[in-house]
Amino acid sequence: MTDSSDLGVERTLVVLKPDAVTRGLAGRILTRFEDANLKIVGVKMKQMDADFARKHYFDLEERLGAEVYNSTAGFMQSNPVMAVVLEGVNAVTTVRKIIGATLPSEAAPGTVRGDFAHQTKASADVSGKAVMNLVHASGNVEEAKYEVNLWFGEDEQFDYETAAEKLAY
Ligand SMILES: Nc1ncnc2c1ncn2[C@@H]1O[C@H](COP(=O)(O)OP(=O)(O)OP(=O)(O)O)[C@@H](O)[C@H]1O
Repeated sequence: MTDSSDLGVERTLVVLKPDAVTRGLAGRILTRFEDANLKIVGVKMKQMDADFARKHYFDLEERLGAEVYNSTAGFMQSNPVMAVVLEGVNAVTTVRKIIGATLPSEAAPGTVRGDFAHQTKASADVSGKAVMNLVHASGNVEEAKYEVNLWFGEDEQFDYETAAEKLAY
């Protein structure tokens, strides 16, 4: 019998950031993942606090400095976020391709950030220098394991067969 890990099935974390939630883009962004055959196996809304932001972005200050850390962590706490666990073949890489480059100015058309992450003066006033790029997604498989476990308990992740999987296997 084939184990799902043999097929390259992975789980990855996506967080729809405060700009995505407040702009009412959650549905349109999630549709992009569903259209790519990624299965939603966990979902929740959360108001992040400073402790949780530190756990989530545990290496950001070291990588990009205190200014980027503080603006990003502050922005992430400015409104609720929606966290989603997605499952699929090569899910980690696929999701990163779908969301596009970190900086909206560099994100290609057709990606979530390239299509929707336009900066506005009003949004900049709220969050200082935070890059309002709509989505966070795990950067690699190891990070995905850490982040999925940080955000979701075992009992908050679900195993089920999609209609497409029923037809395929
Ligand atoms: N040059 C920058 N200036 C300001 N903020 C930045 C910059 N680079 C990254 N950030 C902020 O830090 C976050 C994490 O940066 P990282 O390098 O991990 O990019 P990412 O993996 O594409 O983003 P995320 O972790 O949110 O998915 C970015 O989403 C952004 O909010």
